[in-house]
Amino acid sequence: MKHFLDLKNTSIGYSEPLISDINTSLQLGEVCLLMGNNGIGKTTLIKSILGQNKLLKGEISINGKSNQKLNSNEIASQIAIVFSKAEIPDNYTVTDLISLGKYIHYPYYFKLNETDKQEISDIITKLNLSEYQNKKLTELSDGNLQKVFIGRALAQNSPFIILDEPTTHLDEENKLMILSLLRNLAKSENKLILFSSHDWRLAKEFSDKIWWIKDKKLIRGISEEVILSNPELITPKILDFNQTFHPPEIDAPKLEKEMMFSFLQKNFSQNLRKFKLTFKNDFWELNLDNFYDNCHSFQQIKQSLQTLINKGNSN
Ligand SMILES: Nc1ncnc2c1ncn2[C@@H]1O[C@H](COP(=O)(O)OP(=O)(O)OP(=O)(O)O)[C@@H](O)[C@H]1O
Repeated sequence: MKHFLDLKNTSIGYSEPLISDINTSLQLGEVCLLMGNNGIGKTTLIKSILGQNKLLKGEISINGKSNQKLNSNEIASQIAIVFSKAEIPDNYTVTDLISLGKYIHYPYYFKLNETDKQEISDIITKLNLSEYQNKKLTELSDGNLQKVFIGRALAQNSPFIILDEPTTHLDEENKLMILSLLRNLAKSENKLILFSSHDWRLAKEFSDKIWWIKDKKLIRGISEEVILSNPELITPKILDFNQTFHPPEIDAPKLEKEMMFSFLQKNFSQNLRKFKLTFKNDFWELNLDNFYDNCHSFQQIKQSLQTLINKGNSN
């Protein structure tokens, strides 16, 4: 089968590789979720696919042609890109910006024909932006602004769309709307969609495949298989933001464990390794040496832990 996007023995990065020896491919009609901790190289990988970054090794080809041999117009006819930190052009309305997606098809002059106008109007409707179509971009909420940038990518009509954290500024309802829209586009219009997100729980529902950057490697496969064979992807560690926090032993199903970890790291900065918390369905058992306490709420766990920590300090 012909692959639309092919990476062969590819290493990407700057003076040092961020990801080495990538061998993978994606086809039209697929949705792929790109995951990895902050600063691990997601944006760099996207820029390398776009031909904006020189490869350290190997090759990336798009529709059978090395991206190093494509000029920027040829790249734009194949790939539309939505960066989350895009600059907002002054004085542009929603319709103006979405119309810009058509610009790559008119290299010498820029006038929309009736078909283009209808297509742009359909995109505006599909994205629920009708009431804002004549508003300036500077007047929009972050969520709606994000939708407009996605609209511009849709207007570009390229077979491949890359989105760098497209749901970052969106509320749950809009996240679902955008991700369903992207998935429908992939399936009904045979587009390839690659998007990065930290929201694996929501995003995996919409992606066929996962690319996960870890230890300078790209781990990839069917979303559910990648998650099942790499449980650390969904363990609390990936949500770890409090560097000074050391979790207690938590014996609980995945979801409860994740919630407990999240609650504790927000509320404690100290080392809790000597404690153990066990989920017992109706309550949590808190244990330290020979001391046991049954806690019926997160608040109670917080108080009980705090009391034990204070006691420890005064001993
Ligand atoms: N032009 C550059 N020259 C050298 N190093 C760079 C350059 N741009 C980014 N880096 C470094 O490369 C690493 C990866 O950055 P990148 O933006 O690709 O990560 P990311 O996974 O997209 O992060 P985030 O999730 O925070 O957006 C970082 O350590 C960054 O400082």
